[in-house]
Amino acid sequence: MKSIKNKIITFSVIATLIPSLALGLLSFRQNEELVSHNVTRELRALARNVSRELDLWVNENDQAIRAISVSSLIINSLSAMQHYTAANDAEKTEQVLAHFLRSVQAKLGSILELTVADATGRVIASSVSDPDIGDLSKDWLQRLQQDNWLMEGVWASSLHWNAQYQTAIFNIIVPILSYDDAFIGTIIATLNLGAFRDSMDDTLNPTPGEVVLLSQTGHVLLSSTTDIPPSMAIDEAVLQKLKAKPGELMSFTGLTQPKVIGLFDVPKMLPVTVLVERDYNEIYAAWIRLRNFFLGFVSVLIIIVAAVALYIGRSIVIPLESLIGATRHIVDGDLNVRVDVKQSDEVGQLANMFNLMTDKLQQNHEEIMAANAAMRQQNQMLEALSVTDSMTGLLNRSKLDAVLTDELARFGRNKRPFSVLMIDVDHFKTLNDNLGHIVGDEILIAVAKVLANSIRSVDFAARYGGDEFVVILTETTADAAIKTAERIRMQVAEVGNKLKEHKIAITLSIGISHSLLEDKSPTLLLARVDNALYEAKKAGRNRIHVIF
Ligand SMILES: Nc1nc2c(ncn2[C@@H]2O[C@H](COP(=O)(O)OP(=O)(O)OP(=O)(O)O)[C@@H](O)[C@H]2O)c(=O)[nH]1
Repeated sequence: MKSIKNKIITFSVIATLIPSLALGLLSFRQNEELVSHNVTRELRALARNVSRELDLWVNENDQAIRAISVSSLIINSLSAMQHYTAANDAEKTEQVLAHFLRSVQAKLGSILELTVADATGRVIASSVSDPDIGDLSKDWLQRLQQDNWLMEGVWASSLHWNAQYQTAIFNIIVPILSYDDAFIGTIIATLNLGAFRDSMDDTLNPTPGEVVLLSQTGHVLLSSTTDIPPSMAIDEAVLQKLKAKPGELMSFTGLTQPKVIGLFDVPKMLPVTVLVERDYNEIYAAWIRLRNFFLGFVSVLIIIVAAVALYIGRSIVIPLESLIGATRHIVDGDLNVRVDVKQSDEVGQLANMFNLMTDKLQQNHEEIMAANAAMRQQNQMLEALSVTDSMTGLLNRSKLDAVLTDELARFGRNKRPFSVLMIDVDHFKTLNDNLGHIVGDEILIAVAKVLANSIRSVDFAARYGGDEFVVILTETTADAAIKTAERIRMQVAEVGNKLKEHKIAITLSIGISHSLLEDKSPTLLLARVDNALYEAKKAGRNRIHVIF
């Protein structure tokens, strides 16, 4: 999360996601409310229409039965039955009445049974042999009168599923009055609720949805689709919820579908409940399609935004990483580094400036390095000059003193003696005088060369002054030093022969001594060697003298 790139991507995605989702959710919410509102209105209207149609249908049938109840055949038969004494007469009248009822019932499609009972509730005649007059009890007449039923209204009762007819049935009971308005009996019509399906289908068409008539216990009595078996009942909890708020839309587990939305309505004429429902997924299919499209669109949008943010982030981060890497090189002392610039924005300008800065740094560095090298060279030269004799290239006198001091100190530590040779060119003044100073210089240079070539790398050769030289042979006794001195003397003798056309004799006198523990400074040692040289001169020159 520390990377700028990640920050840019996160910001871009959040900046896209929040407004998109907020707008999307708002829009979906509105759409959902709109859909719910429309569906509620539609289903409510449907449920009310079905209730109204059901009431009308019951009322029509009631009217039809009332019309039958005033037929003279029925009134006359019932009136006559009250006076018959002979069983034959009664039986005959009953047969005529039954025939009449069968004839009328056959003409009325909604009526399954037509039964006439006398004022005591005894069945006189029926269109069927075994009439189902429902739950009429002995006190039915009293109850009917209490309900003012004789004067007005439809008395429908005993709504239940009938296994014999394979349909839901109920009874409409209409009073039969004599010509002088005396109550003489009732006509009981058993109605087929299934006959209402046509009216229900007409109401439903073309409205999409499912209409179900439920009993008080929630069992299916009639449905607009044949898929629902009559034994099926709606869930008790759902039933209670729907009953509690008739006309209110709610979603629940449907009778045939896993999720439906629907509502209840209660008609006036029958103790049934009208349930209308629609498949939830069908209603919200368009909404779900739109939602899925939106989510897909937002996903694609986020991918595009993330890709663009990644590109922008990389265009910033990659040059920055190059700059960091290049800076690290500089920190490590490598100035030969460049940042590859391909863009002209601020980051590109920064990279350009970095390259310019690096160029400048490198240029300065090179100048400093060159100045350093020159200075070092000069210092080396100065150092060499300060310890070297300019003509012969051997160590000078002051350096000789320093070397002797060091060697004496080392000898004091390791007790391994070193030897010192003091060499002087014999009769050099004469050579100078005869051959001139330039040749004299050449002779001195040639002698120095012999000395330099005759010693080991650990030894030292110095010009002591004029035509005098000193050689220090480290960790060498005086005996061993004699050999080196002899070799030097011999080689210098040959130098004279080789010196151009002069062919002069150049001889050396050499004094030798080695270090002693009492030599606390170079002075004593040099004095001893000088004495040895003196002795060599005195003895006739061109020789070696050793003082132990
Ligand atoms: N050409 C030349 N001569 C020098 C230089 N330095 C000193 N001399 C001369 O070297 C001579 C040294 O002579 P001495 O050592 O005193 O005596 P000598 O002639 O060598 O005699 P002995 O040492 O006794 O054998 C002097 O004449 C100096 O002028 C130099 O750098 N170049």
